[in-house]
Order: sequence, then structure tokens, then C-alpha cells
Amino acid sequence: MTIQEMKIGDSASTVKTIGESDVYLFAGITGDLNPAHTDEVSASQTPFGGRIAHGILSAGLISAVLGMRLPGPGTIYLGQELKFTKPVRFGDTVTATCTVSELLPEKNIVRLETICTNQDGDMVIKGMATVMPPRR
Ligand SMILES: C/C=C/C(=O)SCCNC(=O)CCNC(=O)[C@H](O)C(C)(C)COP(=O)(O)OP(=O)(O)OC[C@H]1O[C@@H](n2cnc3c(N)ncnc32)[C@H](O)[C@@H]1OP(=O)(O)O
Repeated sequence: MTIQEMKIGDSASTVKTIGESDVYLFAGITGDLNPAHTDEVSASQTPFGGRIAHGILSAGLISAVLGMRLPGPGTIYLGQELKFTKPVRFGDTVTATCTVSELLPEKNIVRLETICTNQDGDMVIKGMATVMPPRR
């Protein structure tokens, strides 16, 4: 979508269950082998009581919404604020939702509220994205 086709309140989502294989693939791709994600014995001694997903793996679903749905293909990601408010555990189903909150047509820039929730409706990530939508 171009900025002219978007309006405040427009929203899009994607859903994914985050499995152990997703976490291990992400660890391998990024080199982030933090025991919080990869060592059940060590992670069982943390306040979370077991392994949790990388926060930025779940946040990647926000990028998927922006690049594939709203605004969609051709979007340039300019910035992202994130707060990780609850852990994502192996097997959790995360829904990432992006909602248009500000349109700056003179700069071709859009700001969107970005929220991820789990299958219980708990917010696991909240933040704001800044993007440049395709011009046509
Ligand atoms: C290197 C990479 C590692 C990873 O990827 S780890 C995976 C990603 N991270 C997570 O999954 C963390 C998810 N977040 C949580 O589970 C919870 O969140 C916490 C356990 C960290 C804290 O929760 P609680 O113990 O209930 O504390 P509270 O009462 O919510 O907050 C206490 C103070 O801490 C501030 N705070 C809490 N979370 C955040 C955050 N995400 N960003 C910034 N500040 C935070 C609050 O404001 C507050 O402060 P005030 O008492 O002054 O109001």
C-alpha cells in the first residue's frame, strides 16, 4: 500500500507458533546461543523456570507484517522501539499486530503501533515502528 491508500487505525496481523526448532535455527543464524534459550538445565534456574524464545525472534513477526501486509512489499523499515513485557515460551503462539498511528505524507513516513500477544491474550511485546511505504 502507498501512504495515500493508508489511514489511521488500519491494522494487520500474522500468527506463528514458536517452536524449539525456530529458537535453535534463530540461535544458529545469529550466533546468539544464550543459555536462556538453549540450555534447559541452566534456564530452569532463572525466574522464568525454563528456556524462552529470543525476544527479537518474536519481534521478527512485526517485520513480517510490515513487509508482507501493511504497508506490504516494498516497505523500507526505518526504526523500531520495543519493550519485551512477558516471556515467549516454547510452543507459544504469537500474534503480531501493526496498527497505523501516524501518517507523514510530506516525508512518506508512517508510524505504527506494534503489539505481540500470546495465545492467552497477554501482551509479550509492545512498541512502535517507523516505515517508508512503497511510492507506488
Ligand atoms: C540478550 C537477549 C535476551 C532475550 O532475548 S530474553 C527474551 C526477551 N525478554 C523477555 O522475554 C522478558 C519479558 N519480560 C518480562 O518477563 C517482564 O517484563 C520482567 C520479568 C522483565 C519484569 O516483570 P515484573 O517482574 O512483573 O516487573 P514489573 O512490575 O512489570 O516492572 C518492574 C519495573 O521494571 C520496568 N520494566 C519491566 N519490563 C520492562 C521492559 N520490558 N522495558 C522497560 N522497563 C521494564 C517497569 O517499568 C517497572 O519499573 P517501575 O517500577 O519504575 O515502574
